[in-house]
Amino acid sequence: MLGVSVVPTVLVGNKADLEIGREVTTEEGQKLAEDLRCSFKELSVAEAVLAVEAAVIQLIRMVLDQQRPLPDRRSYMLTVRHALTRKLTRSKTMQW
Ligand SMILES: Nc1nc2c(ncn2[C@@H]2O[C@H](COP(=O)(O)OP(=O)(O)OP(=O)(O)O)[C@@H](O)[C@H]2O)c(=O)[nH]1
Repeated sequence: MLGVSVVPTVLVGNKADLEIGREVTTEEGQKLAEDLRCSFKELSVAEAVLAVEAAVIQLIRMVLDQQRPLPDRRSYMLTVRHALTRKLTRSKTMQW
């Protein structure tokens, strides 16, 4: 899709603490997320309300990441690559 960006999406299933009466399996949720090309989380508001915050933070990160200009993303990836290469080189040296 030229010129159309993918909308960052997190598919969230609530009430993960309730196995009895469950209507959608984790696998079905994961498969749907794959089909929709989005992220997937299962959580229980009753048990851990902070998990909702984590899902929202993940979504915000995805939006910010998408908005970051491409050169920025490239230079970030290059920085990560250099750091990994340096780490790998060092660990190889240590084996000798
Ligand atoms: N066990 C459990 N109960 C929950 C959870 N989240 C919400 N509930 C309960 O589910 C009921 C419905 O919650 P609502 O917030 O009204 O949700 P709703 O979308 O209006 O209704 P439903 O589609 O039936 O969930 C309430 O009694 C909540 O306390 C959860 O994670 N675990």
